Formats: sequence, structure tokens, C-alpha cells
Amino acid sequence: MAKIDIISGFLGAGKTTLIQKLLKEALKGEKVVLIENEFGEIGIDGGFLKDAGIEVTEMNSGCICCSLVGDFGSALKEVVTQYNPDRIIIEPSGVGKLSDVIKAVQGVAEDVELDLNSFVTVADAKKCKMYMKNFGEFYNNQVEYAGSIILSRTGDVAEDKLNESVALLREHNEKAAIITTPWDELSGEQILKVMEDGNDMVKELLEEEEICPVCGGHHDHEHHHEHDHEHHHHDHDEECSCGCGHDHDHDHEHHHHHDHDEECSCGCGHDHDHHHHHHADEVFTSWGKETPKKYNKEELDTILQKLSKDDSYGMILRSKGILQTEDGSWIQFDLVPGEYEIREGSADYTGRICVIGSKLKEDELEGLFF
Ligand SMILES: Nc1nc2c(ncn2[C@@H]2O[C@H](COP(=O)(O)OP(=O)(O)OP(=O)(O)O)[C@@H](O)[C@H]2O)c(=O)[nH]1
Repeated sequence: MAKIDIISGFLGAGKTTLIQKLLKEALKGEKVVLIENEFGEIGIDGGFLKDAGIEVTEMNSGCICCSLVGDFGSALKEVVTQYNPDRIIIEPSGVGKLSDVIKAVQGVAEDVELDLNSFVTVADAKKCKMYMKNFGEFYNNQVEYAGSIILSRTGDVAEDKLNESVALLREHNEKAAIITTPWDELSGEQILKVMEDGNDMVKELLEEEEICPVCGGHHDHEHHHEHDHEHHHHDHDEECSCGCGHDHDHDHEHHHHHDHDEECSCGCGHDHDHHHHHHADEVFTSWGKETPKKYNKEELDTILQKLSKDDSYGMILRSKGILQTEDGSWIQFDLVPGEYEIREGSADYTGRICVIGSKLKEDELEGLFF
């Protein structure tokens, strides 16, 4: 029976880096298929895994959420029947809700035998607070549903910042093991063990609670099938996963009452009677270009510096690309808020740039790169 590992995490958290480490250090003898779901028009990852003989199924048409559950389900079924792998690693898009992905996998598990092995969330140790504040609806969902949380970049972060991040994550997940040791000090096997030990919790979660098909929350809906938020029953004392920012008290019979005369506090302008969660594409947008243009390294450095710090292009959350340089070599770049990396790469069929963010200003981006 194929084991399913879901490796979620916000844009640029380090999911692909973690998967590479696991494949190299812990899963060598196994037949593994990776299902990647990138948000953005142009898929940039994938190549290196294909080169390593790993089967990669990419889904770039949108994120695995309500609207794509069917497509995702058929892709997953096809992978099982076609390859009969030991393990399927699912890398949802950085803006996917983990509960949506779990729900989709559960749906497939009704038809095909699957072992729901681990639900993991990778989180950038430096940016938990910022992401929770700005994109809590998506970010907190990934934290809440994780069996284990693997912090990235812990080697570059001050201890008090790391402690603060762990405390914030704990507010949203009481039980998950949280890896705080830098990855290069751990073996892939050590990490895999923590991921799989979270397994018992995953089983518990699946047995005891059903994932709400409307909001994706894991509350007890036995007596509350009406999703009008009149009496929305949460059985945990965390913030509401809809991102409304309301705290739930410790009373397990707490009745969640939104004042529906008001607009959603997130500013989306939706009346929550009819729509009480957001799709990723309502909040995040992507801009992508394919180009034969040759860049020089200094020029690219200036561009990325602006993109990582300046807010004149919208709120930039992630950018990556592969471009040819003036001397004929190829470079790849990776950018998350406040930091970026440029490295040598191998030739590709053409140059590609992808930017993901919120309220992107496409004309300004065009002007920056071209
Ligand atoms: N210093 C440091 N950099 C890291 C770490 N993890 C990831 N990175 C870097 O962060 C960038 C993003 O990492 P990815 O593994 O591509 O992140 P991802 O979550 O797959 O990103 P998406 O493609 O947006 O889903 C890359 O430049 C990585 O090299 C870490 O623990 N330490």
C-alpha cells in the first residue's frame, strides 16, 4: 500500500529543499512519486528530480483546493495504478490549505488503498509572525493540521526570534513535534522519523474528527451541518481558521457568532453569509514570463534587491527563475521576502521568471525585468 506524505508549507518555506534531502538521505531504496502543485503560471521546480529518476507529476493549473479536488483525485489515483509506488510525496502549493489537501486524499482513500503516513508543514523560522498576521487564513491552516512542523532557516535566526516563532506555532497546534535544529545537523532519517511519529496524531485526527467540507475546519459537525455561522461549533480554543481573527474561548460548546451585517474584516468585501473562506487565487496572484533576454549578474542582483525589499511592485512573497547571462552561462534565482539567492544552473529551453504575491503590480514588474 502506498504511503502518502503531504509536505505543506507557505511560499518559499523550504518544501522542495526538504524533499530533496529526504530523497537523498532517507528514501534511496524506495519507489517514490512526487506530486507537485505549484501556484503560478510557470513551473520552475521538478527538473532536478526528474534527472534523479524520480517520477514527478506536476499540477500547475491552480491549487489543490475545493475547485481542483476532482482533478487532484484522478491524478493521485492514476499515480497509484500506473506506478504502484512505495510512497507518494505530495507537495501542495505554498498557498494551499492543508485541510483541503487532506480532504482530497481522504476522498481518494475511499476508492484506492492508501496509507496516510504523514502531514508535515515546513515553516520559515524567521517569518511565522509576519505570515500569520498577513495571511493567517492560509498559513494557520497549514500549522493547525500538521502532524509535525519542520522549521527552516533556524541556523540563521536569533534565539529569541526562534522562541517567539515556536510559541506562535504552539498557539495553533498544541501537539505537533516541532523541529528546531538546523537541517544540516540532522540526517534525513532523523527527520523522517519525526514526521512518521506524528503519524499517531494523524490517525487520531482522522478517526475523531471529520474535516469540514465547507470551511476545511476540523470541528465536530455532528449537530451543526448548517454553515451559516449562526452556531458554528469549534472544538478547539484556537483562533478561527477562517481568518476572522476571533479568539475562541475554552468552552468546548462555544458558539461562534459573526455579525453578518459587517463585511469580512479581511477587507475582501465578501458578505460571509454566502462565502466564508477565500480561495488562494482571490488573495494571491502570480506573474510569469518566458524570455530569451540575457542578463548580467550585477543587473539581476539589483533587480532582486529591489524585488525583495521595495513594496512598489505589490507585496512580493516569492520569486524564482532561470535566466541566461551575457556570457552564455545560466543562473537560477530564488527569492522570499527580505532575501534572495543567485546560483549557477544548467541550460534550459528558454529563460523563465515567476513572481507570486498579493496585489502584484504587473506593469511595474514588467518595467523592472525588461
Ligand atoms: N539558509 C537556508 N535557506 C533555505 C533553507 N530552506 C530553504 N532555503 C532556501 O529558500 C529558498 C526556497 O526553498 P524551496 O525549498 O524552494 O522552498 P519551497 O517551499 O519549495 O518553495 P515554493 O516553490 O514557493 O513552494 C531556496 O533558495 C532555498 O535554498 C534553510 O533551512 N536555510
